Amino acid sequence: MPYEKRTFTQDEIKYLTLLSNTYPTVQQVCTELINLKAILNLPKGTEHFMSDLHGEYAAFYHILNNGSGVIREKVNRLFGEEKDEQWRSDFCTLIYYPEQKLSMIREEGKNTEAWYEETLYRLIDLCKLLSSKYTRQKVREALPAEYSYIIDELLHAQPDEDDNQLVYHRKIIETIIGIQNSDDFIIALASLVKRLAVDRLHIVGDIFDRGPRADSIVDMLMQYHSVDIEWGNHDILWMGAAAGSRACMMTVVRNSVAYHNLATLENGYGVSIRPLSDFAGRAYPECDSPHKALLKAVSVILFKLEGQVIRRHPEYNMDSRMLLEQMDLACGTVTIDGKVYPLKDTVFPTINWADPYALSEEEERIMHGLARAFRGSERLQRHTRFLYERGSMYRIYNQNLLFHGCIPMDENGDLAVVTHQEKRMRGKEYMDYCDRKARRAYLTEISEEERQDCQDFMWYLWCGKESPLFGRSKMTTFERMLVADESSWTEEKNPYYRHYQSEAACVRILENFGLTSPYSHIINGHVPVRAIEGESPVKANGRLIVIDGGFCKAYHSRTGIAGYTLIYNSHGMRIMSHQAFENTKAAILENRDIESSSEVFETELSRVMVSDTDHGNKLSNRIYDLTLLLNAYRQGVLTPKFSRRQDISLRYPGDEQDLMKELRERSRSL
Ligand SMILES: O=P(O)(O)OC[C@H]1O[C@](O)(COP(=O)(O)O)[C@@H](O)[C@@H]1O
Ligand SMILES: [Mn+2]
Repeated sequence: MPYEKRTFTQDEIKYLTLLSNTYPTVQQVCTELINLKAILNLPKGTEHFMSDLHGEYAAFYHILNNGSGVIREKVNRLFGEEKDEQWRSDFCTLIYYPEQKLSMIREEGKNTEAWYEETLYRLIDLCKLLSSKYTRQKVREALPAEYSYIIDELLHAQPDEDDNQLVYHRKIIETIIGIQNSDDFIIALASLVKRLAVDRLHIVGDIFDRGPRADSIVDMLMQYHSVDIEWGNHDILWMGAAAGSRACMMTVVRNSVAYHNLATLENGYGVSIRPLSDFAGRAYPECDSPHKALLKAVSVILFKLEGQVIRRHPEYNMDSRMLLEQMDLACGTVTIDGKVYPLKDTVFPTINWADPYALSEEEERIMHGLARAFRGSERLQRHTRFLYERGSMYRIYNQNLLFHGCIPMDENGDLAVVTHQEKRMRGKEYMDYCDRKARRAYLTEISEEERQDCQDFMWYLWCGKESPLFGRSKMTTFERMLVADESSWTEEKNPYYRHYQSEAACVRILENFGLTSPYSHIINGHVPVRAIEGESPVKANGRLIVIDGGFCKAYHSRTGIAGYTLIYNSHGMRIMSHQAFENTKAAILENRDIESSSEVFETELSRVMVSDTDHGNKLSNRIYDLTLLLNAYRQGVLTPKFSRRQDISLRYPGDEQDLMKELRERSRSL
């Protein structure tokens, strides 16, 4: 025990000496110990999990603004009896979109002093409620610097005999209104509300593709106060493209063309596909629209590039996906896995049948230009660095295991053994391997050969047979485009997606990742939950949650909802299912919120405290170290510096504000 008389090892003394630089006095050690122990006894912060955003930036922006529906819940709880629905909706919209709502209120002439006063008081009430589970220090750090002192004062009223505090607070509010600073102050409070509502955001993959502006989502995430990302197959695809993989680049282009969504690529990242569309028009005059020609040109180049990757990597075991050589144009058929299907299109003028996977001269020139554009896009590269920095193949956070797709399993529900580069791997070991390879793909200081290999692997992670991000036997893009018989389109899901219904299988995965707590969960996205057919996102007796609810508009009809947020706070876990978002304009002008309904599926027996979290673990370690340091000071093993009481006027030579604050605090503690 640290407090007992004990001997210290040389290593301990070395470490404690370093630590004593930060805590040189006994008082400093004690203060920090008191702080840390207090933090451990606060309820854990709220985590939000979302996945499969697929470029739906307006809906995502709204969900960030409304805290996945939690802000409205709090507003209803706080003011439900006192205020009518109209007031509460106006108030919520003001929090979600303060600048816009304020300008509406000004235009409508509703910006009276009484309105400001009421609004400011109510916002402070809400902030008080939301901040109650955080330390004062943490709340202070969340405040915009220019208002930090005032908001801090307003949030921490202490009752006293003569209502001094009340008067003092009223004075502050009066002054804010009097000097016409209230708009800025409201904006600051609104951002504080949003920040306090979510302590940590987890994005469980697939930010990119399909929807309009994934780049705007990345911008928002880059500004967000606390976020991690578990890469989805679509994210890894864009990262692979940014890293230089030609197959990834062409897939990115193909997805953008197929979804009529060139804005992200062209406007967002400055990658022009003009040379491609010019070429497509010339190469495929038989197509009856420029779009069809473009899609065809892109697809043919893609199938060639994919063939090149597969040829370089027999170990990918994907030879059966080399379909260009399986086409028999004279008969108008293609042979896929031994079965012959009629082709919808037999005109392929750019394919050289001696080597169907070689790019034509013109295709090569276009590819070269594209590669330069991807590499040279400053914004894409900045976003990619962010995805690397905050992202990973999987994450363990507060005893939960987060990943986008699957952990490959075999038919029996055991972790599948996967062989790459003569390494046999399963579960966590395989995920770590994929993570390392993905990171190396973006390094510049590796050999040309290794870079090619790692970049190819990025493409493999997108659609490979045993990719944990993809989790399907094959990606049938070729079939979906060129074969009418839909039986050929089937993509068989990895056995994981059957076994994840079983608690025992989930426990096996969790244990493989070192998670043995009965409160550990797997959280994944990737496969849209068909809520419309009664499918539940919660599987395996609550051990696994699939949170792909279909933010992507194109999937709404399949899922019946428009996205999920999983919320894990000190009371337990619940799922919010969100209804479709109209648009930002309606949200501001008509207070149209996303309607969200909540389903609690796990209630903790006792409240989860910071001490139960990963962060709490770190704090406990710190507490142990500091207790040891205190002991070393008290036993004379190390010599503390003496703390001297300082004269106030010496400490605060010029700043009267701070002096007043200090005096006030002292008189309060007397
Ligand atoms: O729905 P679309 O755009 O036709 O795309 C289908 C393709 O997308 C995929 O579903 C992959 O995307 P997800 O990761 O979003 O599932 C492929 O399996 C499939 O071939
Ligand atoms: Mn996916």
